[in-house]
Amino acid sequence: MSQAEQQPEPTTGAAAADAQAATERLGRLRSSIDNIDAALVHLLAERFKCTQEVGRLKAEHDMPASDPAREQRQITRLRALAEESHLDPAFAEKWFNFVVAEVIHHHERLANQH
Ligand SMILES: O=C(O)C(=O)C[C@]1(C(=O)O)C=C[C@@H](O)C=C1
Repeated sequence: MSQAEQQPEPTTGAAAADAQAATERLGRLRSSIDNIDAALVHLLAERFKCTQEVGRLKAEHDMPASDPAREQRQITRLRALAEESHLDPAFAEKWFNFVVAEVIHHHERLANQH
């Protein structure tokens, strides 16, 4: 009988329990991530409902699709909020610009249909 067979690895039980605890923790964290992702989708859907209405208003009144001054004010505000919340402000700005680019697309489409 080899040395390994005579003396089972003493940490085997502890390592298995550790792996099990890690798997359970991962499951709990993923369940929270699922809820947060669902909330983000709902929030984005509500935001786009508002911006669709803004787009119709702008098209009806021949207002420009974009408003760079408003965007700049919002970026300044969101960067400060991100810093307070320990979120990377550059990431917050990137996210905002990504969403606004899509909104401007929608506005332009509505203006062309008008
Ligand atoms: O507030 C507006 O005027 C919008 O059209 C909305 C919005 C935004 O999605 O936040 C989009 C485009 C503008 O450039 C500025 C802001």
